[in-house]
Amino acid sequence: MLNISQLNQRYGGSHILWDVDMNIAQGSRTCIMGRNGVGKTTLLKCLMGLLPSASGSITINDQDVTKSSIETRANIGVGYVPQGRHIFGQLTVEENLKVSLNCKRQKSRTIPEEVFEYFPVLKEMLQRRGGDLSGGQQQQLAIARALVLNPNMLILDEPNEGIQPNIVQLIRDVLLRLNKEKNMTIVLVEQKLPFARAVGEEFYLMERGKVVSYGEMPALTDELVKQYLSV
Ligand SMILES: Nc1ncnc2c1ncn2[C@@H]1O[C@H](COP(=O)(O)OP(=O)(O)OP(=O)(O)O)[C@@H](O)[C@H]1O
Repeated sequence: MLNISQLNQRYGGSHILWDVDMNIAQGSRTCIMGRNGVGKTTLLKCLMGLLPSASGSITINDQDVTKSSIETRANIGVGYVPQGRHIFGQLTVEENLKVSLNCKRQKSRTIPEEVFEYFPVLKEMLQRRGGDLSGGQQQQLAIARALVLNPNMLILDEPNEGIQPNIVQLIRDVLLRLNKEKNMTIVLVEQKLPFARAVGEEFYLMERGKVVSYGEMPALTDELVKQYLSV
């Protein structure tokens, strides 16, 4: 479903991503891991078309999207939950959710009810301003906003940063449900090992902009953790 081939990215003179190759199958759950600053967010931004790639290619469902806009990627079913949530603080919860509905992929202009089945608290808070929600509520809103378009792949950048444990559990359960009930592909950048192990079936480990190891989650040994994840 998602194929990244020999992807390179530079910020000005700094070479950030080096020949990154990844193959992510439809319906799989993949966790991209690595210490701070290794290039995980940069990779997701390239995937979403928020940053141009210097070379290499990205294909989604056999369609080359390397040079496509974020709108094109959203229209072919890629949902994105950015690091730091990026909720519109002045807009209500309902307005935040409706922002996505302008996308062509969504024919209806109403928020699908199932979004509230995953995150019931949002239904009670429809008229609250995004900026007045707690961090955990904002994170639910950020995920819900991506789900409004009924994506077949959901890309999340550290959804648990600064979130209380019961919401972390809720997010874990929702991701597993989306994968099971809708065969949604989950691509997750995550630093916390227990969460990564609970959600990911496969992992990619990055170090200094390169993929240094990948495989099925049980192959993520203590040795690899020590070498590439421990601080
Ligand atoms: N806008 C930018 N301009 C220049 N360099 C940048 C920019 N954004 C990130 N970098 C650099 O690119 C490298 C990779 O950053 P990136 O945010 O992708 O890493 P990360 O693995 O996601 O880290 P974190 O877990 O802290 O988010 C870092 O060295 C960072 O300093």
